[in-house]
Amino acid sequence: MATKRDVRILLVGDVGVGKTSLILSLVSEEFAEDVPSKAEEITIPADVTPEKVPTHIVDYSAHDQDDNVLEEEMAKASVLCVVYSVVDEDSIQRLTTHWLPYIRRTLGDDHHTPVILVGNKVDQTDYPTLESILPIMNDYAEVETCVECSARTLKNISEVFYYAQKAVLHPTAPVYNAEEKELTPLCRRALTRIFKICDKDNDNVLNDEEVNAFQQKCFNAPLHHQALEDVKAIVHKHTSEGIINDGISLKGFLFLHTLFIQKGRHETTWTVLRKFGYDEHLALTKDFIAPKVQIGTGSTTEISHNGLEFLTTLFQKYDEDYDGCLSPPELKNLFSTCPIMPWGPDVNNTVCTNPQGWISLKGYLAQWTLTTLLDLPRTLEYLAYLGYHYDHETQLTAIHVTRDKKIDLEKRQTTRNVFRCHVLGGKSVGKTAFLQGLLHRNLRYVATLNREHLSSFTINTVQVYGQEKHLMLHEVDVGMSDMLTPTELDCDVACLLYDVTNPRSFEFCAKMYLKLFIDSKIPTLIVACKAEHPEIRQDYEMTPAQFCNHYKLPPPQLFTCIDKVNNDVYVKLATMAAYPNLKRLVHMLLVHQRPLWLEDQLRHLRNIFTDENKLYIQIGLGIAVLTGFSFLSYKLYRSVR
Ligand SMILES: Nc1nc2c(ncn2[C@@H]2O[C@H](COP(=O)(O)OP(=O)(O)OP(=O)(O)O)[C@@H](O)[C@H]2O)c(=O)[nH]1
Ligand SMILES: [Ca+2]
Ligand SMILES: [Ca+2]
Repeated sequence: MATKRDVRILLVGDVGVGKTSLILSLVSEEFAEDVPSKAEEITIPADVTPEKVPTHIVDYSAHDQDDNVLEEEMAKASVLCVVYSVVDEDSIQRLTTHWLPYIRRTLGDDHHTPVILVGNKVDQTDYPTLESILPIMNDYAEVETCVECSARTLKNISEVFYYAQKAVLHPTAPVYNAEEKELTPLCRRALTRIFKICDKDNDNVLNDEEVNAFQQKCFNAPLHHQALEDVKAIVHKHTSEGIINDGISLKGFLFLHTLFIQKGRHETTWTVLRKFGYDEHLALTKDFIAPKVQIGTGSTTEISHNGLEFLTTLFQKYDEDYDGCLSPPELKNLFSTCPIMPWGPDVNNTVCTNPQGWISLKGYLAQWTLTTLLDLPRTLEYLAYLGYHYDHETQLTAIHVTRDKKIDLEKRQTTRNVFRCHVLGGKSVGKTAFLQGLLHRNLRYVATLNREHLSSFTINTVQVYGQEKHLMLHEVDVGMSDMLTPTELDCDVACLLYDVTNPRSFEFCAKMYLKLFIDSKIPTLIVACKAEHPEIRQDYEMTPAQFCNHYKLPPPQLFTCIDKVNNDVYVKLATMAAYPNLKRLVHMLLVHQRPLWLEDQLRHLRNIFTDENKLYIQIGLGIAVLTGFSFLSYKLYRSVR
């Protein structure tokens, strides 16, 4: 079948009804007495057709072609004109006794190829004949329209081909139920989504400014003031509550489109639908919801400034009581332009919420950050549903693809804002509590949560040297004997948990470190959970402190979340993720005297890295240099060499 960018019109019908004459009259604008049995295929270039699409007109003649060829042509056509002669009763009969059933048999009962009934030779009668044809339209839904014409007088000739084009480009069936005289449910849904996107201030009416923005978007021109007033007057006259506060309500908007279609102006509605991404079946096109994007290995995806702005505005639009959180109805409303509600109850335990458990702006943006990192196609798809295109060409501008992490490592600095941390640990060591701690939730609060609504991810912002970064924790379910694939292992920092009250729990950390991380470049932190209890001896050949010292890991971090959760461990993880390869730099720096003005930074570092372990403080120094004073580190680096 021809694509919608290419209309292919096939004329069929009984012998002698005037198919070839019709085509030749259109092309030469005059009637020829002598025509060949079959016209050659004609292509009309896009710029001379009313709808600006290349159009092919194909003739058929039983003299030259058998049924097989005809059926192949039918399958290729985007619209079929069944021609009859208004003065030949037989040819009218044959519409229902032969042609329409034959088309169904050939194309399948539920085919989408529109059919137009063309009554030729009206010059030979003084009576309108359409009456006998109209009932056929009711019996055959695929019949888009009927038109009477004459190849001899050229009456309605261009209309025949215009309607045929229109039937392909602006079909009625998907948008309008002619029997019920109302919009189809799909069309209502699509227009409702469009209305919501255009209703920028979310007051359920389109004010003049909103209407004009909509006009500009769909038709590249605003509506003149008087025209707009006229439209509103029509809506007001025909629908109660079509106009509210001098603006067009959803009801009024739907009425307007019904009116357009009833007046044969389908193209108005279709233009609107197409601008908002719909295809001929009223589904959003693939290009629209899934634009192609290349992500190289080592790169990650984050939300760009444009994306953040869009998502924030959207949040504010639906935060109707301005409390900075989305209540369940507000959240539902925000996603009402999407086919399904994408966020389940687990999201409320993945990101920050208010004490009621409602998602805050910060939590909302964090959830988008998480989706963009883990499942970019989903972010792109939802941006499309949510109307990102209304103000932007493509949702790709909402996304930032980071450079390859390898380059970050080489240059020893990163512009990334989102880091992923794998959290591993044996059974019951406190992984969930550790994940929830990132959301500043203590154990008492976590105990109140429905376990089925917990998530194996949490994400929140963390300050890394004055810069806000997102840290995402992922509880990786891995048994002692499991191996992780390189993709599963892919993270910026690893966190191994043990339980100070369980003597067998450190062994898991040690084994996991030796198996998965020792040869990787992934910085690793060991965390001692439940640290409000005294630490008991671990059944392992080395104590955790010895182990860390031996493998040049930062010493075990004490962590407790029984009451107030201390954020330090998360800051540390994010810092290690952002500056993974400091060890080498550090040693070089230490040979030199520190300039005084680094002292502040250092004090800050010591506060975070409170442990005695020298190496780690050394790493900290490296970080300070890297973040604020990279030119200095360069000089020192030179002088060391
Ligand atoms: N009066 C009148 N005669 C027409 C009109 N259109 C075609 N004819 C005549 O009808 C006859 C058949 O016309 P064609 O164009 O060959 O018909 P066709 O449908 O192509 O026929 P086949 O190729 O045999 O299937 C010719 O004598 C035409 O001159 C018309 O609009 N009015
Ligand atoms: Ca012919
Ligand atoms: Ca509004």
